[in-house]
Amino acid sequence: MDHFTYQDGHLHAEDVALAQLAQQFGTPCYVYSRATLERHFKAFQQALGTHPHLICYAVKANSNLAVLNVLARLGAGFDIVSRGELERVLAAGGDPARIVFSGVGKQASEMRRALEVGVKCFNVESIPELERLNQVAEHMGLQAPVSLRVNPNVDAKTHPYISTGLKENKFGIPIEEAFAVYQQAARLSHVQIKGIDCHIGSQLTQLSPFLDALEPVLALATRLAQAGIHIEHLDLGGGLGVTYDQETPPAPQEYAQALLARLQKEDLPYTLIFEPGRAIAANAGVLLTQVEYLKMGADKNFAIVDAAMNDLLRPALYQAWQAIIPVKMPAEGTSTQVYDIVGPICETGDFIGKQRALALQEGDLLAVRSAGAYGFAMASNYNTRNRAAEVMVDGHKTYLVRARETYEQQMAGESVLPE
Ligand SMILES: Cc1ncc(COP(=O)(O)O)c(C=O)c1O
Ligand SMILES: N[C@@H](CCCC[NH3+])C(=O)O
Repeated sequence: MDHFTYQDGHLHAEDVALAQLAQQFGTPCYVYSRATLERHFKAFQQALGTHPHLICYAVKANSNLAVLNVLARLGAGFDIVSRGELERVLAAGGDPARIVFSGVGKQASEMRRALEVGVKCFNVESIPELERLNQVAEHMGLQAPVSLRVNPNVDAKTHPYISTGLKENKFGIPIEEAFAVYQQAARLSHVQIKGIDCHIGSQLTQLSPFLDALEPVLALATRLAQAGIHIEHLDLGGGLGVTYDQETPPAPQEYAQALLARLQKEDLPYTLIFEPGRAIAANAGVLLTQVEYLKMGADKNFAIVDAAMNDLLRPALYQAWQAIIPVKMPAEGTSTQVYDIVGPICETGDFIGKQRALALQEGDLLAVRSAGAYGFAMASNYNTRNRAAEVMVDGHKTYLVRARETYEQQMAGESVLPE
């Protein structure tokens, strides 16, 4: 069930009219549905049933404290890639023992903090990182739990910028070298091998790349066991796509079942870790924006709205398509025009959508759908624009979970040169 629906021609998030939220909090404004976040998270949990598992929500998709808190209350784990994400998870009540720490560039200070709070596992992406982690742990008199992130050289069949499991990508340790690196890890005094990690990309719409990547991972686990190196968990990363336009990726149930079935075929007991970001957050949020001007031309019509690429970068960065729908359904028979929906930023790449047929007037509100993941999280202050407000809807209740930034906040910490 979708929680963003029209009721009497007015778009709602759960029981709250989006027009009311726009009036209350201004635009642009991100609106999230708690019920949708919960439903998506539970879909992963239920799909894995009684098989030992941990769903580590990828914080990078949407790191708003309220979003993290909603998931933490359901017992979520978290996949983090920075000290900042770690502090957010802790501030939101997340359990450090359910955190996995990914990323190719972990600094020693980040490792120290993660060891201090006791994260579940470091997903290590290179030999130098492994050595540094061992040193940091040694200084602290601790053992660092690790998985090696392997790169299986599998084509995720997604946008090249978000494909991560190919040889030419910066991520992970090439699968052919992984066994030797595990042997090296096993000799280190202050790391403890816990698992194997693999993440091949984002917005995957087919199952086959996931299954293709699983095979070499399983083969590696078997080979390691034969060499006396025992693996507790397989972290298969995130990457399950969502429906933005036409393509419909498998549901979490189908995805998890396929991977689980492969393990069950050989009675493999490994705990499964997933790191979904987009599949949980994307369709739990919309970006509300208002039409400032309609600029009609001989070649093109532009609807200039108050949201821009600094608020939602995906269209500019990946030519991503996201649905743009009216907050108030136009009366039947109203004629539509084709518009490019663009923001106020001084870049030709500043668009939210192209060639959209809409019936618009100045002042109308629009909702950009599927904006809950990689929306606010990728927002910037480009053109000195304040970052948008974020609101969480829960049934008929609304919470301002991040106020619109102010210019004072933007300039805080900056200074002019002394006399
Ligand atoms: C290591 C890692 N885990 C999890 C994710 C989350 O990906 P997604 O939002 O596609 O589920 C990403 C991003 O692609 C990632 O790099
Ligand atoms: N930011 C990307 C996804 C990046 C995935 C992170 N590894 C997007 O919006 O689609």
